[in-house]
Amino acid sequence: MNHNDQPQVYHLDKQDKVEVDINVMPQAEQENILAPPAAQGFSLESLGWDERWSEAWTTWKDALPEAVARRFGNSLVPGRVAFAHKHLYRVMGEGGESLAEPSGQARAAMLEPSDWPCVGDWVAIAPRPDEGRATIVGVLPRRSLFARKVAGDRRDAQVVAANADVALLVTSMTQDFEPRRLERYAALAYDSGATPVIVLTKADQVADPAELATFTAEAMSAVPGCEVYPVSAHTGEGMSALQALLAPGITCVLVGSSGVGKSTLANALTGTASMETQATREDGKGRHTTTHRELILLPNGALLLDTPGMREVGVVTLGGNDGHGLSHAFEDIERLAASCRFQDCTHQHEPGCAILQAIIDGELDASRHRSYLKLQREYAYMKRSEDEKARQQHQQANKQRTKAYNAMLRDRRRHKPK
Ligand SMILES: Nc1nc2c(ncn2[C@@H]2O[C@H](COP(=O)(O)OP(=O)(O)OP(=O)(O)O)[C@@H](O)[C@H]2O)c(=O)[nH]1
Ligand SMILES: [Zn+2]
Repeated sequence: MNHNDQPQVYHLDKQDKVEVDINVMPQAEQENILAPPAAQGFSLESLGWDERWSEAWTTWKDALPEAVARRFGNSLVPGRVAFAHKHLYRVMGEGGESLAEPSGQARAAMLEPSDWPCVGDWVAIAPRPDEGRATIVGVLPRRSLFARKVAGDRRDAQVVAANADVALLVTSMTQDFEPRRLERYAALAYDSGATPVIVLTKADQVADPAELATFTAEAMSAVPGCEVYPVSAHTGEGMSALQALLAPGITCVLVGSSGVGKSTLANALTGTASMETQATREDGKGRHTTTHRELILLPNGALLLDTPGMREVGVVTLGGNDGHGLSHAFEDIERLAASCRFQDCTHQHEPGCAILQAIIDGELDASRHRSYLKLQREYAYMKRSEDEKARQQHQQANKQRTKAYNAMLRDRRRHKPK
């Protein structure tokens, strides 16, 4: 790659200096972010736009501060983030695809890491046609959000996928079949705001239809009310039913542990051609540059959000740690708990407890109950960590205020009229 082609810093205008240093990116990401954007436009509907987004857009625009409206108002168009690197984004929209960075004003308003755009977000962009780039002026309020814990002790989360409508909880019908893991993923999906749907993979490995029915029934009782789709990406069995669920404009994500067949399923959903486009390098060395998008338009009109972050274990959701998703995923247990005659029951050893009785009667699986208690403890731990973080931030802010106040007092004393 020609060194002169690598802009180190972009300038929006004199005030809005954007610090995106392409040179510090890994080579593959550099090539990806600099790969020529698609010239053809995308209809907003094909990217998942609907009436609700249209309303959200109007509301968002009406609330713009006057100065921002004056500066960008007429040029603003919606676009959807297909790839993110640091603070540089590939955004798809009616005008095609463009590289975009947030304006200085927009960045000033992004106080938390989760305020920054991420893949799947709908953003308002002001195109800069002469540069072939665009300025991100704001992010539309999200319908759903998946985030991931950042390595180390920090409790901050990194946003990995926004605005998924459906979370496909993937597990295989082999020895890895684990209903307890489905419960965890379902709680996570409910917290994110997406609707969970269970996909049981490798149906070709299950010879006996009765066995297949058992897997399906177990999955259904792990997440009551959740739809279950047994499929085989190898034989195509069950795939058309799953594809019918993924209607045009619906955005889905894949959640599941390693080896259950997520990549194989993603490939089956995308077909091979739409995943990547290849171009031969100009210098004739014949190396391939891959344009990689993490928002993939599926042949049947649905969209797949496929980001590396989604593939990591330990995905968390933001703002959902109030246990809402947990209650949703364990509705049956919560209902039993509500009918328990002891108000402060721990449902662990009290004789006459409704939950323990349901276990004795064989109505509730003991391991499902254990899993519920374990997740409850995890949620409580997360909540405490977040509260602690908020407390520290509050203390820090107080310290700064006191410092500023003292400085002001000193200043006054110095300038006191004698
Ligand atoms: N028999 C059979 N094997 C499958 C099917 N789908 C996936 N596999 C196999 O299962 C293994 C794991 O599949 P992957 O798609 O790589 O699984 P993954 O969930 O993406 O795993 P990670 O990339 O580690 O997260 C591979 O050997 C696949 O060939 C299927 O429908 N039938
Ligand atoms: Zn009880």
